Amino acid sequence: MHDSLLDVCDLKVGFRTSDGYVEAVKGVSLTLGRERLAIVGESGSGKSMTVRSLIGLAGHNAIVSARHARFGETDLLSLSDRELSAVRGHRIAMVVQDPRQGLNPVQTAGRQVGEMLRMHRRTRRHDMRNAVEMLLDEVHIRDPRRVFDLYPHELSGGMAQRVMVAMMLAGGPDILIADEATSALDAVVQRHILELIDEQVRLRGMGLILISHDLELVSDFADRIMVMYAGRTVETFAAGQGYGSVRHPYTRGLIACVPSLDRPGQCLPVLTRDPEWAR
Ligand SMILES: Nc1ncnc2c1ncn2[C@@H]1O[C@H](COP(=O)(O)OP(=O)(O)OP(=O)(O)O)[C@@H](O)[C@H]1O
Repeated sequence: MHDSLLDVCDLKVGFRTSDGYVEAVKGVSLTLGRERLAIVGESGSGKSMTVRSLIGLAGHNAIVSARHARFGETDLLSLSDRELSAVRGHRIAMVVQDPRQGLNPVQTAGRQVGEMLRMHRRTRRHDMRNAVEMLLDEVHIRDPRRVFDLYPHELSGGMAQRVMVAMMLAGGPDILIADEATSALDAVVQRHILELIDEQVRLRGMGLILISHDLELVSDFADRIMVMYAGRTVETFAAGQGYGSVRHPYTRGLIACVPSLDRPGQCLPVLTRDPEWAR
């Protein structure tokens, strides 16, 4: 915690659109050490833009500002495109929702992981196959030798996401961002991928930002939970200590909507909103 990786203050992200200016992130502050921070909130609340804007992935029409956005000693918002691209993957890596979108359909899984290793670790060509197979083994892919030669369409969703995680780990990043990294997978595979990410984050001492709309799922894999609503942080609280300390009515509403096995047949409430929360 004391070893601060990210320190962001008053981050704003807006877009110039044909309908005028849209403010998607309205002054968010956050810090991240070598710990696991989950950002939860409904669709459009600004979760992705909060992190994407920090690594230059907010889009060409985005206007990003902050009082400061420090990654260690580096001011992320003052970096050139080239410098940001060096930070991405190598220092801050992101696993996205649909692994097959992130993978090149005409290259084998092994070659793609190998490319990342070569780019970030300068692995020699003849050591490549071994290094890739070791990395595939680390993400618990059974039979890495066989999987090395498979194309993305030959991988299951869960396997493809493991390959993506391997690619993102190849650069030895300090921070891993998982942006709805398991939403496209079924419930059992979701957990397995989150367990894998969790294991690697602990083993490698990385910081993790876990973005999700599923409060219940991420609570098991986070140290702190930050709740966003309409572009703002409404509340940040420690995970794993129950929800007793939660104050904001939106967060309380989210918690009330989580189904419980102890109360079968229980009618879940509809999440109510107050226009005041967005001001
Ligand atoms: N390029 C863009 N131009 C205009 N508006 C955008 C652009 N990209 C994102 N937005 C808007 O910014 C807001 C925040 O988007 P963001 O992707 O951060 O939401 P999110 O909380 O991550 O939602 P989801 O869970 O659906 O991904 C949304 O209202 C979205 O429509």
